[in-house]
Amino acid sequence: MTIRLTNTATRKKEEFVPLDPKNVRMYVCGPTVYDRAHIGNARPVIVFDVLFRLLRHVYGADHVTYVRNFTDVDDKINARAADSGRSIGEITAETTQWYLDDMAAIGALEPTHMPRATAYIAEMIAMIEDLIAKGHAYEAEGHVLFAVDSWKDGYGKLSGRSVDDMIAGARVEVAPYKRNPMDFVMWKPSSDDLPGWDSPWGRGRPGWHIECSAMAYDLLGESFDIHGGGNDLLFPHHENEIAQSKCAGHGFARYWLHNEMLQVEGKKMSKSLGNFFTIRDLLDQGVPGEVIRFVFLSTHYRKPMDWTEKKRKEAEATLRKWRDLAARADLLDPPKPVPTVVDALRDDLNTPKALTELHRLAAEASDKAGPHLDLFVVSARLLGLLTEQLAGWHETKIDLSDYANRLSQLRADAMATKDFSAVDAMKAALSDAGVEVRMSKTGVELVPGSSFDATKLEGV
Ligand SMILES: Nc1ncnc2c1ncn2[C@@H]1O[C@H](COP(=O)(O)OP(=O)(O)OP(=O)(O)O)[C@@H](O)[C@H]1O
Ligand SMILES: [Zn+2]
Repeated sequence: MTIRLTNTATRKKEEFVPLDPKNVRMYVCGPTVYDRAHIGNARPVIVFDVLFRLLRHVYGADHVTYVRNFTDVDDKINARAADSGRSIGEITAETTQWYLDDMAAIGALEPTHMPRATAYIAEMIAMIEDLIAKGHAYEAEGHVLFAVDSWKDGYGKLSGRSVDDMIAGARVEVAPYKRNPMDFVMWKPSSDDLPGWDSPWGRGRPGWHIECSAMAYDLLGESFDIHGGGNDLLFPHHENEIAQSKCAGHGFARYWLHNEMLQVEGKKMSKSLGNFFTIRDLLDQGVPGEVIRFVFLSTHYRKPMDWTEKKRKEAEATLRKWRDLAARADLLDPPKPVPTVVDALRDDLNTPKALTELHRLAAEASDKAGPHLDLFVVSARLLGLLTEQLAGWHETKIDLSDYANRLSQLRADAMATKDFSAVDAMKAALSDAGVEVRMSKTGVELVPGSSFDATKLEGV
């Protein structure tokens, strides 16, 4: 069963052939832990979670190794500590736990390994020493820099830029100790008030890029299958990871996958731009994690997307129906997911198509029940939907009894006065909020429909 993936390195959709089908290996760049994860950060987590699930389905759950790191040493973390008066350790421990909780709430499986950069300093130092020995790096004023001129043929290939173009386009102020303005830092000196480790170049701390090269090497070996992350990391982060690892003699990653950005008014949502809201904000507002997940799956990972209230509502209405349906499945002898859903995912993770298939399966299951129900649920679970981990949220029924009582009373009054205008007005307002009004001799029944919108009930 072949999987096809769009490989940024070749700019083509290619057949995925793992180095070792008994151990398929994937590395994804994780968060820098100094703040809550915003909903943009959920996108790579969900995309690569679906890929992880698909790989486990195809190669077997025990034959896939997925590594996602925590960057817990970074100048943004130092700045946050200085601003807040709290210790770096407190901030990174707290935000790491927040991240784990939030990603569990949107139904992501835990990766096989979640290394923290600060636990791999010795490995980073060893790799930097090796790069110096091989002539790809040099020390200058307590810094160690990667020399891009030492690898002119390879540098810039992933992102499709030449070193000369990069220099022309660079707007950053160039440190005087750099031989080439594009040379990047692998190690830098730390003053006493900053985190630092002893090294051959004095007390210092690593640059961001060497972290991923060293952790991927240690946990996945010289060569591995897939490297993922958002396309904001393509340059310089991934370009620099490649330069370091390849020049150290490693084969490094063979397939590069990049998710497009979640945007706000055409700009990337990001912590540093401050134009974000967090996964926790949404969860606290009562948006279920499963709904967040569904919204992301409805856009292909290679397309930019916005988060909209409309998408949120539609996803919630669909999932309420699907959850009701799934509750009737017995799953005593679970079947395999249906081929059309697997095929959609095998084709470069076409999650929107997989959802269309699930809509069709849901319709079939509600008509025919029986084995169709099990097939529907098992197929949805391949996308991390309708799982036990995310169960429960839809059971909170919407209590409309106060409205029903009031409408009954209005009707009783109207019977006496023969003026039904108040009854009609309330009925119209309820139906505007997506509530179906069923009135009979015995009473009033209010049923929230798929377009139900609680905010519209406020004035009723
Ligand atoms: N708006 C976004 N849409 C999709 N993915 C994103 C978005 N912002 C960040 N990511 C991805 O989230 C992961 C973690 O990134 P990171 O912690 O650097 O977040 P960030 O918001 O970009 O932070 P900062 O602004 O501090 O760089 C990376 O894989 C990155 O590509
Ligand atoms: Zn990385």
